[in-house]
Amino acid sequence: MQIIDRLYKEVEEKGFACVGLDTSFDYIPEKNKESKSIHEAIFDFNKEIIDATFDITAIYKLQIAYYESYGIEGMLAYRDTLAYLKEKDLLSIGDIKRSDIAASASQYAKAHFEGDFETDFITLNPYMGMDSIEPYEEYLASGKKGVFVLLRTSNPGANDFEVLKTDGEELFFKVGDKLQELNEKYVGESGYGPVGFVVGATHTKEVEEIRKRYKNNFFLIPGFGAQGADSLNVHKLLNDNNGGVVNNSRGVLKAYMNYEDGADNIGKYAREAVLKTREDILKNEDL
Ligand SMILES: O=c1ccn([C@@H]2O[C@H](COP(=O)(O)O)[C@@H](O)[C@H]2O)c(=O)[nH]1
Repeated sequence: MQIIDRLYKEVEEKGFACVGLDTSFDYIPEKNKESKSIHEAIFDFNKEIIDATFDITAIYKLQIAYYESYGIEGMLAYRDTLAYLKEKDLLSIGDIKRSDIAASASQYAKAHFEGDFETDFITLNPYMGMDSIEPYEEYLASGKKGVFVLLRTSNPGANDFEVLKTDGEELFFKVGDKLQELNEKYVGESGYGPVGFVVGATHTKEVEEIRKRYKNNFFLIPGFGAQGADSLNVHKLLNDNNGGVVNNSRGVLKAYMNYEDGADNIGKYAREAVLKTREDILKNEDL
């Protein structure tokens, strides 16, 4: 089974939640840091979140900057969290947003699809062109790995470049069309291929057009929760609730902070936040 078909199946069985393990050291309660290294404290926190949510989460996304910023200790926590997910037969996205000339991109592919930092999917930035994406193709062709390429990002600055018109259309559509060609070479049983798109749910205008145009591309949808995206946009991007995964990072990791007994129940409140994310999006079914 191709990795994208496996993700599709996870979504069908567990729902579309993607829990973002963007674990800042500041999010961890003081008492959970006492007499622990940074590596241990971050890993233990992640483990608690994973253990409390794995049956309702399709995939986990680790934003690598949160780990790199703590140097070797942070990267040990990154490595161990990925290993823990693998041990539990859970899927992972390394949110690394890489982009470089082909020679260097090949090394990124090796670094994140093999060895200590191996993940099932990684995120890529396409704006250096197709030769910066091609080195990943051998992994996509194997059926074992997938990528999510930035298409329409959730940040306000997304409007600086992504929507600039070229030949009468927004630049991001040009990018999407090129990547769609690559994706179509490897479409699996689910009807989706291994080249997914990152589509932020914060932009209302184009969601329907994007979903309609890129039928075989699975979406990684950030922006719901702390960035305030509209749940109806998310619902439209999801394509009958199984054409993508919805990321929530801070909304899940920091959920415990809203409760007096939170520090003793990090997992419990993270789980409630995942269920609430799902509920908020599914309520659009009736509209
Ligand atoms: O367009 C994009 C692409 C990636 N992200 C990443 O998703 C999460 C969002 O975190 P929240 O705390 O749920 O806001 C984070 O890792 C970003 O780096 C994005 O937000 N938008």
